[in-house]
Amino acid sequence: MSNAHVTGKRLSGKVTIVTGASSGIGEAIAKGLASEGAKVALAARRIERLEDLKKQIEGEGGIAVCIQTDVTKREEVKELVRHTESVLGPIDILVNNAGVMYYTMMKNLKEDQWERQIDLNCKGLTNCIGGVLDGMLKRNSGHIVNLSSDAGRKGFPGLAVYSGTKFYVEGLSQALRQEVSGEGIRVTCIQPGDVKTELLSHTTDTEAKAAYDGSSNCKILEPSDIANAVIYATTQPDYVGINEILIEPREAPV
Ligand SMILES: NC(=O)C1=CN([C@@H]2O[C@H](COP(=O)(O)OP(=O)(O)OC[C@H]3O[C@@H](n4cnc5c(N)ncnc54)[C@H](OP(=O)(O)O)[C@@H]3O)[C@@H](O)[C@H]2O)C=CC1
Ligand SMILES: CC(=O)[C@H](N)C(=O)O
Repeated sequence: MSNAHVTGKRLSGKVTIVTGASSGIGEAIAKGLASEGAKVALAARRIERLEDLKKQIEGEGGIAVCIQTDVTKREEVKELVRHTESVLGPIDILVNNAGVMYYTMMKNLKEDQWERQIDLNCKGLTNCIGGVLDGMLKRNSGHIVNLSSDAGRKGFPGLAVYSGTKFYVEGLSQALRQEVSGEGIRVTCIQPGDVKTELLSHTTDTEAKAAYDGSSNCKILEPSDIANAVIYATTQPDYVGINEILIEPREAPV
């Protein structure tokens, strides 16, 4: 008899890593998965925020551990996986959520910001897949959920490098999905439009933001809307693969 049958929770006992769990979408996903019974490893750099979230999850009867991790550092990702497995068990679900976005015009040459987006959104996400893939293949089971963006389907002006990083997420996910679909592993891309989080707060290129950020023009998404999409993808029967979910403010379609 499965744990889900006993508890009535759809992800009961599933071991999950959520990167970027210290704010915004990652925090909401971690809470959402925990409320469905998943045991959640919370990863990010700001450990105090992770500790607060762990307390909230435990206060509602859930199970969580905090593991301070910079996902751009391969050794720290290996430790994240090792620690999660030793405390919670083999990893069933990886939510690759950590990411950063800067509005910048290419002509303004914000090279450090280009590099940071590539390091985190591309290399960090790849490091995390590298950390869990071998175990998932050995167990013939697993689900990798990648936070892409509507900017992974269309290049947005003012977000050229960011859009490029999210096209990378899409390309990697499409190829990986075909490599592992016969091995019991699912790969899902979540493609949100504007969501109310701290993501915009990192931008310093005021020219690009003034020209292209339209997030104040309509009611944008809440982090919980994205958490609901992740729960939907991860609670389907084993033979179902939810490959992509494009989720946007109704008034701002791509
Ligand atoms: N908000 C939006 O409109 C949209 C967001 N997305 C995507 O959703 C994801 C989450 O973004 P969102 O919640 O909005 O933004 P936030 O800025 O609120 O969250 C970003 C998270 O990434 C973490 N992070 C940053 N650097 C690192 C690092 N080196 N190692 C580990 N974690 C890191 C941060 O934690 P810490 O600083 O503690 O390390 C934080 O928890 C991103 O991938 C983003 O591209 C996609 C479409 C729309
Ligand atoms: C194109 C976008 O700004 C998108 N909402 C994102 O933040 O990824």
